Amino acid sequence: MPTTEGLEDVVAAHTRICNLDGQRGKLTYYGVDVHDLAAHSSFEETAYLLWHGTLPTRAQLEALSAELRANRTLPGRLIDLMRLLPSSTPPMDVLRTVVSALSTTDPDLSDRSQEANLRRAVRLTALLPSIVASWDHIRNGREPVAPLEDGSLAENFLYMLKGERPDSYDAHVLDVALILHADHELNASTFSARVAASTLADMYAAITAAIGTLSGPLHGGANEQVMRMFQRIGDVSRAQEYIRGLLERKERIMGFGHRVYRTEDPRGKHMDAFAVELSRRKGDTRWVEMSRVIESYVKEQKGLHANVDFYSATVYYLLGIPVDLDTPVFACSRVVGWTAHVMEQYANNRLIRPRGEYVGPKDVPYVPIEQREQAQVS
Ligand SMILES: CC(=O)SCCNC(=O)CCNC(=O)[C@H](O)C(C)(C)COP(=O)(O)OP(=O)(O)OC[C@H]1O[C@@H](n2cnc3c(N)ncnc32)[C@H](O)[C@@H]1OP(=O)(O)O
Ligand SMILES: O=C([O-])CC(=O)C(=O)O
Repeated sequence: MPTTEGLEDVVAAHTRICNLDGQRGKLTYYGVDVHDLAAHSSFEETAYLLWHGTLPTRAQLEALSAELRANRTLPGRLIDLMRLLPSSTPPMDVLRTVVSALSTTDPDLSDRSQEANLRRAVRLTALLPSIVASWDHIRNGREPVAPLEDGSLAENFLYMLKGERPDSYDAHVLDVALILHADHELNASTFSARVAASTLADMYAAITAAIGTLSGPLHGGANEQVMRMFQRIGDVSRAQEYIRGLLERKERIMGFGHRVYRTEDPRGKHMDAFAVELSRRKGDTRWVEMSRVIESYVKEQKGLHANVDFYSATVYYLLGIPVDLDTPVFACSRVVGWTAHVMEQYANNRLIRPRGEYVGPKDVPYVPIEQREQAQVS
């Protein structure tokens, strides 16, 4: 049986949702180029596209936006649950735990129809930002901020996090960042969600699995690690030497490389442009200057391109988002893609169950425990 470590280039599902051309650096959602979505769409409109397969009419978009707004308030029991957690709990662990517990507040978990799953997708998408922002208050001993009754999901998240309405440019930047992170074919966390869904586990189970998978530093967790690396470097004058040390020790440079892209990550240029403009507006150009040095050095030494996580780290920092919320913010966007894939999996399901090629010992006799201990003494 041929074995492909890491399932590289293995096609594991047919999907209509997202197409990724790694050679040309092209990314589309239901055929619509992500560059066009970044330029013209909103996160709500993109969510509609990913869930329904077509761009909405004005009335459909307004109906979805209203439904998302109406679902922003966290059930009190889940706030109570968060208060029980140690304040040092990593935010991705909190998110995973609270999303798992959300199933206990689902009004009708036994309804597994497509319509009910779509309602769950809306509910999860509306609530993830509320969980992330509320946790930041709870862990700092403050009361969570109640959601806005109006405003986009991006605007509301920044409002709930900071307690004041964000600058419209900041809200726009986050909105586009959410569009760009919303789906990415069979990335590791989406694959996790589809594997869970293929057993006919419910949507909360699938999204909980996906959040756990996103948290790792080789996947979504890289954005937080990029900012930690920048902070450790501290000053642009030390950047090259620091990266040289990592490469000499054969350590991974966070925010570089990709399993599928052999060229630039198409999301990167948008995030980079936002990083530059935010740096100018906020008067803090340290991270962009450092990024330039690191990008060109890693490209020269290893031929590797930066991925989206490299740029989102600076953007989120300049938006005033605490560094350990970087990956949860990614989850607030990707939940749209995860739920779209879960629904696609349910609609045409077959259990996902690959094989492992056995390479362990064979024909090992069973030795009774007394004899094992004697063997160890002698
Ligand atoms: C949103 C996202 O999830 S984007 C990805 C976010 N993750 C990161 O930024 C973490 C850093 N990057 C990586 O670890 C990898 O590039 C991954 C995990 C993204 C992809 O890994 P793979 O497709 O398995 O690549 P693989 O591990 O085979 O690497 C191929 C070669 O490039 C090197 N390489 C790949 N990425 C990096 C990196 N970030 N730093 C240093 N070397 C790297 C490997 O050491 C290997 O070199 P070798 O052939 O000399 O041994
Ligand atoms: O596709 C991948 O493997 C990782 C990635 O860029 C994403 O999930 O956005």
